[in-house]
Amino acid sequence: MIAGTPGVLLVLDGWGHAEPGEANAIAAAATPWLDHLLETCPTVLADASGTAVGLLPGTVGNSEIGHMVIGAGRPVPYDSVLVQEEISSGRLGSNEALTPVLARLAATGRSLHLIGLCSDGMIHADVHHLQELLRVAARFSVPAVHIHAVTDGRDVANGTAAAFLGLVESYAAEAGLGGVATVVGRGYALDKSGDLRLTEQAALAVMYGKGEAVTEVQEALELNQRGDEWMPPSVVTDAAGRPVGVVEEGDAVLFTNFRSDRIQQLADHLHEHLAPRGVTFLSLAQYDTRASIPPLVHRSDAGGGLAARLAAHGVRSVRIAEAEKFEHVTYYLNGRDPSPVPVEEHVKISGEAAPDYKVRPEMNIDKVAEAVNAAARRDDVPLVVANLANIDVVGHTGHYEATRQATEHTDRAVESICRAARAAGRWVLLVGDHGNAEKMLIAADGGTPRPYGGHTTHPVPAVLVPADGQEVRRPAGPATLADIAPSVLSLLGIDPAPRMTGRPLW
Ligand SMILES: O=C(O)[C@H](O)COP(=O)(O)O
Ligand SMILES: [Mn+2]
Ligand SMILES: [Mn+2]
Repeated sequence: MIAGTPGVLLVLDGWGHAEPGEANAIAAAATPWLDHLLETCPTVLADASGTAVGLLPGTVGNSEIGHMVIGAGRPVPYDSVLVQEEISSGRLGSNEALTPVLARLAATGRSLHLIGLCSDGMIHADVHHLQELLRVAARFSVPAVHIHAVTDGRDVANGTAAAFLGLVESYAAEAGLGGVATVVGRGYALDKSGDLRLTEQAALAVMYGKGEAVTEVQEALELNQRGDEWMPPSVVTDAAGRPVGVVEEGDAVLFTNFRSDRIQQLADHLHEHLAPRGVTFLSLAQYDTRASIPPLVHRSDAGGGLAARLAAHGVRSVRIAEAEKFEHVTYYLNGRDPSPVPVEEHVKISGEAAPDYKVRPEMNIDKVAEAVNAAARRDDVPLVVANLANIDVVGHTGHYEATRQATEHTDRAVESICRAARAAGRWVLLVGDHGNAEKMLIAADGGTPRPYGGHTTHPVPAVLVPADGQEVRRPAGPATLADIAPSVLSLLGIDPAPRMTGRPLW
């Protein structure tokens, strides 16, 4: 058993803090329980973005790094930072995974295909990385570079795809090499729900030039009826109507997302079909694909955190989340370590599929709360860890009203969990992993505000609801997500892990 008090760690995904205002769906929601907690419980605002969590300065937070840092108890250099360092240091031009492939393409007259999200959302990719890759390819005299552009509209405001595709074309012009071969929305190319019908549509455009034939990128944008995220697969064709850049034997494919979770489904699909045909594969950063794809940049070690400490002390934890965030409370919280841990139980909540989250803002939160409360009633589980996904997942729709409702469903679930935890003699620690729904509008270049479903650099609330009779001190700021694991361990009566740089807040 433990020397301290058992508890519940509850991540409210996308729960950022900002002053009330027209963009703040969280403040607009009726959340009597959360309001009561914020007023009466020891609360601090924690930094969940930029260098505080291992991201580039000024970069919005995201679920992966948020849960990795919550688990590690220290900032972890994120893949975007490692890629930027490879570029800023000049090492990209002599990268040992990239340069032999470029030299072979130049020697054999074959093409390079760059596939990735084209925006500066900095969650999955940075379009500026394309610029650097084109420059290096030009230096190696690669004969042709075909860009398979994935449009965003989710990490950045909808309606920005035209500008980003224009930027991509300017990079190619500047490098004197490259051109857009296909354009497809991330809803198809970056599906991670396992819906291979979506993946296949993006893959067919890249592999066989199947899609809306257009003579130039602008035409593809005009075809777009459903927003940047759902741009139908479009294929740029030459004067004879032939696709300008399908993947052929001997070519090389380089995926330019630095985050794995949404591009790996497409990467595995393309690898399965094209590797047997002698196509070489690379990825900008390390991916969790089934296929072994050499990365240009290896990921940093995020281990030695909460999971390792709990295992070392034989402390059982139950991890609970809906499918959308299940990897976050298991794999990412454990420092991207997939190995099974005997003292962990993982509960993935699945239920009615929400084809469109804005029409079902409650998702399956009731089932998540039921599972948390059942685990909280067990006396062999000192720690329950759960993620309530609604505020972020519905926030990504950019739909203000649905997000306000998602926040209200979250409030009711938190009340149910707090009541069950109190009855079980447990504390509850609530924390956001990054901001999202507190900013549902963005004024692009000072213009009129438009819907925004992306993340923010705002701080997140960290609230401790003590168990009955539990004495806790008021937290001393400033705080970051790195303080969460040391706080959880301290509440359980366990010393922080040696590599943790955060410190107990309560
Ligand atoms: O992949 C997504 O849904 C968003 O681009 C990032 O959201 P997440 O970091 O919360 O997963
Ligand atoms: Mn998140
Ligand atoms: Mn998100």
